[in-house]
Amino acid sequence: MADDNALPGRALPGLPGPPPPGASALPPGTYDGTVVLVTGGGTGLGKAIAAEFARLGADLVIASRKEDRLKAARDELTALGGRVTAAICDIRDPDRVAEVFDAAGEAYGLPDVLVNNAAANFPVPAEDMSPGAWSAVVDTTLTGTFLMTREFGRRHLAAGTPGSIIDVGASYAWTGGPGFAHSAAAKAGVKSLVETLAVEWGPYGIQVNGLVPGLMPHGDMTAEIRGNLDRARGVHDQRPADDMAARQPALRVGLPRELGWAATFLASPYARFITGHTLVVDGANWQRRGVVSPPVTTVREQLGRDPFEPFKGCPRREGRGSPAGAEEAPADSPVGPARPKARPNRSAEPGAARDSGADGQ
Ligand SMILES: CCC/C=C/C(=O)SCCNC(=O)CCNC(=O)[C@H](O)C(C)(C)COP(=O)([O-])OP(=O)([O-])OC[C@H]1O[C@@H](n2cnc3c(N)ncnc32)[C@H](O)[C@@H]1OP(=O)([O-])[O-]
Ligand SMILES: NC(=O)C1=CN([C@@H]2O[C@H](COP(=O)(O)OP(=O)(O)OC[C@H]3O[C@@H](n4cnc5c(N)ncnc54)[C@H](OP(=O)(O)O)[C@@H]3O)[C@@H](O)[C@H]2O)C=CC1
Repeated sequence: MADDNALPGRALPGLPGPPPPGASALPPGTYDGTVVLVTGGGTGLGKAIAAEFARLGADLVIASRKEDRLKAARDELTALGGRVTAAICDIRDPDRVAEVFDAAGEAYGLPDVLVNNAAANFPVPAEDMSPGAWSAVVDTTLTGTFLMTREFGRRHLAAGTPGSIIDVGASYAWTGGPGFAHSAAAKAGVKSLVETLAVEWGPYGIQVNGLVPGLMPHGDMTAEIRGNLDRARGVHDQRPADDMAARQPALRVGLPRELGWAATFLASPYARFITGHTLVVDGANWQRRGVVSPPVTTVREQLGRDPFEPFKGCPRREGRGSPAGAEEAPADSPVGPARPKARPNRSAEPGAARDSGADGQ
């Protein structure tokens, strides 16, 4: 398969590069006779994960919405050795999810490994985010992951067979993700699912782990996500936009196969006592802190957006320090009419800043 990432050179060494494509830490044939279902396995990191399972003998089912990409990936992955089935599926649809497991069962048997890799994402300031935008990301990333997981768990519990689930996450599950409120909330939910279900299903022999990629550029990235990487220039410094490596403690980006190797380890017999864990493969980027902090810029500035305009029909409230308090809103406003003030504005009282949150230090 094409290795679409070159390791950029730097004066400092950074973390060493990985072994070449095709290498493996696991014995050949580790996944012989094993069925692995990868959502979003037709593109990017999902395809890279699927490739490492294929090299080790797995039969694959790759599932996503777009037939053309699935078919192209199926041909690439088949060339690595295993059998590959492409299943068209929107993971937000529980009926389609069940049908994919039926099809996998008919082709090869109940999948032994489920990799929940499919997700949706685009940067948008929270104040601009429509309910539809929120749902598109949360329903795919969190609910879709749950629906796939539930189907896998139900079938294994019914059959009395063990299994392994790997949920692909993101490090802003821990930190929050300015500009990605929907995705960060969804990935935090996915991390919680990992921790919950590892305990709930451990007694039945089902492992559940998380796997978090760092910056791993690839040729299938959406224009929105690719644009977000290119946008880095001019926000904090004037370094070339394509110098992504310089922004990583490793002084290099990750390669998709490095995620694939981690996935094949987590689902392997050598990781049988690892469950409820989320493994981060990001060269420590998410723990990055400096001696000095870069200047703060708003998400709007980073995305090059104009200042926020309040929604029509929802008048801006005066600040808490305003003697007039809240402005009267019309009765049909989404916020309703302003409530009469029951007591004096506390921010005008001496010492109010101590417990007023935003005004305090
Ligand atoms: C970088 C950090 C690490 C994480 C990386 C990753 O996760 S990488 C993985 C990244 N990979 C992927 O994401 C791959 C899959 N992603 C996709 O297929 C699309 O990005 C998708 C999620 C929009 C498709 O969902 P769908 O079929 O449901 O699409 P739909 O067209 O029906 O739109 C639904 C709603 O979203 C709204 N909306 C859309 N774009 C924007 C925007 N830029 N701004 C604001 N809003 C936007 C749109 O207006 C609509 O809302 P409305 O009008 O009803 O209120
Ligand atoms: N690339 C990176 O640097 C990072 C990636 N991640 C995570 O890694 C994973 C893979 O990302 P990456 O490979 O970069 O992204 P891609 O955009 O290449 O992959 C997303 C995949 O999800 C599939 N998908 C999207 N929506 C649905 C849906 N509703 N039902 C079924 N499949 C769907 C897409 O296929 P289709 O359009 O055919 O449905 C596509 O194959 C994601 O979980 C992402 O959040 C996390 C941190 C960083």
